[in-house]
Amino acid sequence: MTDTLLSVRDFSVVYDVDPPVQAVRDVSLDLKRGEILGLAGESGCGKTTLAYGVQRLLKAPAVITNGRVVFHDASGEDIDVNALDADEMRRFRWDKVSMVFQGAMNSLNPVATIGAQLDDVFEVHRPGMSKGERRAAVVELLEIVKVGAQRYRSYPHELSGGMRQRVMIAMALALRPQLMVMDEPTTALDVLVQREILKQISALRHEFGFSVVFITHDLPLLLEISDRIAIMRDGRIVELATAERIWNDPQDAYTKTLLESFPRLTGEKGMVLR
Ligand SMILES: Nc1ncnc2c1ncn2[C@@H]1O[C@H](COP(=O)(O)OP(=O)(O)OP(=O)(O)O)[C@@H](O)[C@H]1O
Repeated sequence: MTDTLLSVRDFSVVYDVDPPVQAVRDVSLDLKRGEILGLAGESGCGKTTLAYGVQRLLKAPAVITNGRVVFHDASGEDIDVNALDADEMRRFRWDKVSMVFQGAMNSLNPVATIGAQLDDVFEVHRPGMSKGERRAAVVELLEIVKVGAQRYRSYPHELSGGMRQRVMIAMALALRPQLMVMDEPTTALDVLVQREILKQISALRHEFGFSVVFITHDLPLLLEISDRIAIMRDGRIVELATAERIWNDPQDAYTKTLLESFPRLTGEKGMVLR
């Protein structure tokens, strides 16, 4: 098994509008197994387009104009993501990769209990599981994300925003994916809740060994949670290095500008999460 989970080569995406928008330009990167890779950059630099594009989650007018994405499965198989047909793609998205969207906690069904909604994931994607096995798996998930099994019969409105977002993380974790893509997963939450959840994501990836692509414009937050950070500007990755290196010795002028735009409250990088 290689220590690379996902290889992206010369990946480009254009929004075919008038005039066309070149949202991602010739991006190449290797995501390592078990790492948290932060994707940072100003609004509109192409973070979301890149992260969705490598999973082929983009819809028209987005067009992938160039590039190759290979997923190095834990089984040893190399999966050429661009070559998957619609059925294979659906399975790939649930089994291998999962996504936590910005504001995902508001996408829970308001009239179903969270237990039932988690149960649904197994019912659809693991048809071989019995009712009892599904229930046990849901209880386990609720414990893992620290929502607690006693919330099994709660409705979304009975939970805080942070708890609901934990339920979404449980859902993303359900089928034990090898990659989790998180797009501003904690932006809507207050800082303390946000930190708690981030700490937990970091612990879970150690426990379960999945990799995380974490998208946010909040660079200080990325410095704390990420192993490596890719800085994007105008569709390109201008710098990709360890969080320590980005903080202590940024190479690119734009990275420096981006760092300077955040106040250094302590003068030191607070590595509280690792
Ligand atoms: N459906 C679309 N049609 C046309 N242009 C689009 C579309 N979606 C995104 N874009 C453009 O593509 C570029 C990259 O957008 P993208 O959303 O990937 O950036 P981002 O870095 O994720 O920004 P944000 O942090 O605001 O989500 C931007 O110039 C944006 O305006």
